[in-house]
Amino acid sequence: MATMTMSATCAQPLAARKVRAAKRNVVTRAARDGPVIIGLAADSGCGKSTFMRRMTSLFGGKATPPEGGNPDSNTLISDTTTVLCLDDYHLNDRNGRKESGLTALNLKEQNFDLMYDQVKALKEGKAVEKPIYNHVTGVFDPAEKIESPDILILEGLHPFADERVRDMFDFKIYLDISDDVKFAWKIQRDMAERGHSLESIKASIEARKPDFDEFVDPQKQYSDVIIQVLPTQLIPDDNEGKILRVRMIMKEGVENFDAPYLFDEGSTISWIPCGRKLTCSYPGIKFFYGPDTFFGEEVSVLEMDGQFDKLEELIYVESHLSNTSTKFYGEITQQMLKYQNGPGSNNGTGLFQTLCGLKVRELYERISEKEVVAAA
Ligand SMILES: Nc1ncnc2c1ncn2[C@@H]1O[C@H](COP(=O)(O)OP(=O)(O)OP(=O)(O)O)[C@@H](O)[C@H]1O
Ligand SMILES: O=C(CO)[C@H](O)[C@H](O)COP(=O)(O)O
Repeated sequence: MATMTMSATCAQPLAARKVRAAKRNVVTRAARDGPVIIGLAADSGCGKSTFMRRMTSLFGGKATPPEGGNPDSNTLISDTTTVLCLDDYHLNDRNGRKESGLTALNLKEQNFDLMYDQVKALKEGKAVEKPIYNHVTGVFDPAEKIESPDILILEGLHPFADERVRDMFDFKIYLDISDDVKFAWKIQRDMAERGHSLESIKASIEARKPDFDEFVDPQKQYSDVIIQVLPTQLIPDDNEGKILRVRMIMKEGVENFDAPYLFDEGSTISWIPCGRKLTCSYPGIKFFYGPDTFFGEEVSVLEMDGQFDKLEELIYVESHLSNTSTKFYGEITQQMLKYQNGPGSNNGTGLFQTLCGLKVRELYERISEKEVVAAA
């Protein structure tokens, strides 16, 4: 049976809600030249590539490595988007890091000066010769030429660690995978696809953790949206990591970003939609929406725990979401169906990554005053 609880007044006093409405930050000045710059921070193996595929597909065309270039390039280019992997700005190669005794997560191992110079040049519409860190060989390959695109996406370990680079972003996203889930995903990938042993995977996660906590995790505080992936709360003491609780934490007052909401903006909503319109097998699906604080700042949170049995029924949930920046009824469902074989398509990771992609598309349209034609 579908259930919903809603509390509007206790969640947000009217005055606060009025301030929120007045804060809708639509940029009205003339279209800006140069690319719109988006950042995605996450640990490696946490679904950045999957996220990027979902996002770039919303701009049409296929994102592929530079034509005729190095097959081991980490760059993905489509008609409007260029995705740069920040591993290309490592200071040392694999041997160099052995000598320094530092991991690639350590800020000392990232060449932030070069990263800043090149992002600044791209922002000014200039092309750059960017290094390529080759993950197959562990050394730097000859540089590749990157032209200034319409939309520049920087993904990697440290997009927001350096203040100079951080200030150049139009929108900052942090993909926050909890340790338990990271472990489950890594086991799935590295054991099945790369033949690593359980012990070696455990050891590599443990070895990375202190540096991850010190150098990568703090970037959450600078992000406009954080997608947090946690174990489900629907199954007591679940340790399989298959059913996920995913939270989209959205900062208030971000320029050109109106946070999506469920049913009623500013209210606190708990919704179990498993009724006639949504098929739910055990353990079901639960949504939550409401205000909160994150690193001392006002945020709103959209949450989904559980997974869809029939993805096409997502349309029912979609019709209760607002401020989604879709261009036609059912666009979220259509996007999710398009990538239904990709990881996370039946749960909140796919849903919120798709939602994030739509918000980025709208942000780009507002800043550039160009229109993106949606794939019908
Ligand atoms: N939403 C998801 N749900 C379940 N598993 C996922 C999800 N996203 C990613 N994974 C798992 O994590 C693995 C890594 O995903 P992906 O290649 O997108 O990550 P990445 O951050 O780009 O990795 P790397 O930095 O190592 O290139 C996938 O093979 C998949 O097993
Ligand atoms: O964290 C990483 C990527 O985000 C890698 O560990 C880092 O880039 C070093 O790569 P490799 O292990 O191939 O030398």
